[in-house]
Amino acid sequence: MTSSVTPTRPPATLLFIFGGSGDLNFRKLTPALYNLFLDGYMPEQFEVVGIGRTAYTDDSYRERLLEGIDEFSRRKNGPENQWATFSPRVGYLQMDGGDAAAYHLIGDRVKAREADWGGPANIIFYMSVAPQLVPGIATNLSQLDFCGDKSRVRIVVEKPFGHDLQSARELNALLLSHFAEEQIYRIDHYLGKETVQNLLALRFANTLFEPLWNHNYVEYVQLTAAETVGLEGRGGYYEQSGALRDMIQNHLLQLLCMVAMEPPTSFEADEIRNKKVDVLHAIRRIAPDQVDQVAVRGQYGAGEKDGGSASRKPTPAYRDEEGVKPDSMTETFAAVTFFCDNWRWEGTPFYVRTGKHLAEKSSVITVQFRPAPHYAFPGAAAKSWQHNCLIISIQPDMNIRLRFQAKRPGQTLALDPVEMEFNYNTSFTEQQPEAYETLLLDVMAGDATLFMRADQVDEAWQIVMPILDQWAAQTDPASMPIYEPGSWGPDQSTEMIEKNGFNWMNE
Ligand SMILES: NC(=O)C1=CN([C@@H]2O[C@H](COP(=O)(O)OP(=O)(O)OC[C@H]3O[C@@H](n4cnc5c(N)ncnc54)[C@H](OP(=O)(O)O)[C@@H]3O)[C@@H](O)[C@H]2O)C=CC1
Ligand SMILES: O=C1O[C@H](COP(=O)(O)O)[C@@H](O)[C@H](O)[C@H]1O
Repeated sequence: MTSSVTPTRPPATLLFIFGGSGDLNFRKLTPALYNLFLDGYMPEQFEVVGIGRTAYTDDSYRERLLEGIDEFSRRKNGPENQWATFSPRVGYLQMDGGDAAAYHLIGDRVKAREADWGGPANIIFYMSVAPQLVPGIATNLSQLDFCGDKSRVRIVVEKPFGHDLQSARELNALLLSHFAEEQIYRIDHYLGKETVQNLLALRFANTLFEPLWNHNYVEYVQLTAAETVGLEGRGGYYEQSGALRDMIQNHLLQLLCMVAMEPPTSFEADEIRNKKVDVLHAIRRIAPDQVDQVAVRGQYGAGEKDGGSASRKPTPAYRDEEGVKPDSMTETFAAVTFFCDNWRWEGTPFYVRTGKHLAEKSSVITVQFRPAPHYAFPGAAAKSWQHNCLIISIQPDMNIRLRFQAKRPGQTLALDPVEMEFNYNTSFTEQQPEAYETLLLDVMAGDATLFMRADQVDEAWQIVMPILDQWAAQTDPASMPIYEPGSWGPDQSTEMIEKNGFNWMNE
């Protein structure tokens, strides 16, 4: 998220991707870099070096990456064969990240490129590896003499950032013993999504909504990140994680911050991050004996899902998935009620939910306004006050809808809900960049606004820890609510919100 209207090209950059042979690089990182290149945003001088233990030559590595471009990139290798221009600037280093003696290969590569390019370059280390490898790699990197150079050396750390509060603190402490905070880019890819960044524009570039944006007018806020997919081959990781750690601790709490934060005075990275951390700080801590009142978990059972055609596909229960224990207590669905105890939001609940194998893929924020203080309309018309809301669709639909009531034409005072809609696809002709394009460009440009600072990660863990601890203590497999694949999660989720007189918005 550059603070200038037209981004300038970052300076010369050497990007090392630990985990170059892995899934994330194949599906997301290289396609993102390729699209930045096609859009003219890559530096004039750059090289991307994948690192892994798998044996690849530069050529066989490039061939493998091209498969990823053809399958996952928003722009493929077209008839002009643009890949042929991009790929010579991609290479591979076969090395084990745990082998300290091998790191001279990185030092040699940096020296060679800087000699070619005629001066110092940005050096970026992307940790696209399992989290347990990060401390060792960071420690080995710190022995390279240039690593302390705050002006041009950065380390990007993927999620999950720790497994719990303690491990996150340990990881932060270790990283901070080798790198300065401004060198560390903790990535949360939701923050790179166009529709998420647009929350700042919606709220702070308009006067329209701000007077209403508080507990006086907002009855509640709902944040949903529903997925239709299951584990996608990531059973080993997910079994240790679960929906609360995987989505709520990071992505959904970050979205909540964007909805609830105070107006920033500038778009400086620390100004935005200060305002966001204030929200996390104000979120009410959940007492252990309150967890069951405000948090619900669930796990998908066996069932059938609509495969997008008339046919329905059988799906195994979570406990029958590869890499999952048969009596697993890992939740694939979580819903939590948060309260933000500050002047703006006192008493307004924030209902947050996420899950795998749900009815729809849809990430949506709904801001529900309070009913009008007095209805002069006849009784039946007044019933539809709940239609007074702002619906912000993050993905796959990318739109904002303002729903309000209008008089039905004719000799009647009946009211019907109607919508005004802003839709990205019809309002703009520009293609939407993928989140990783925005975030990688920001790292190269040295803009940390959309990245998590250590204190944000820490606060977010503090918020979810009571729930995690309580759930960890409930070990009877029969106590886990099971939901049907293709549904909206367990009944307990509906009950959690209905007891306050509200409903989930499933659209
Ligand atoms: N995939 C995704 O969609 C997402 C992934 N992430 C995160 O990104 C990170 C990577 O995930 P993903 O790509 O899926 O994982 P993969 O298992 O596909 O890849 C892991 C990578 O780590 C490398 N690796 C493992 N051990 C070593 C070692 N000792 N030295 C050097 N490299 C090593 C592997 O290479 P080799 O075997 O060749 O050594 C491989 O390239 C994880 O932290 C994950 O949580 C985050 C969001 C989404
Ligand atoms: O970080 C993660 O996000 C994805 C969902 O990302 P999206 O951009 O498709 O909404 C989720 O599937 C995965 O489990 C999680 O680790």
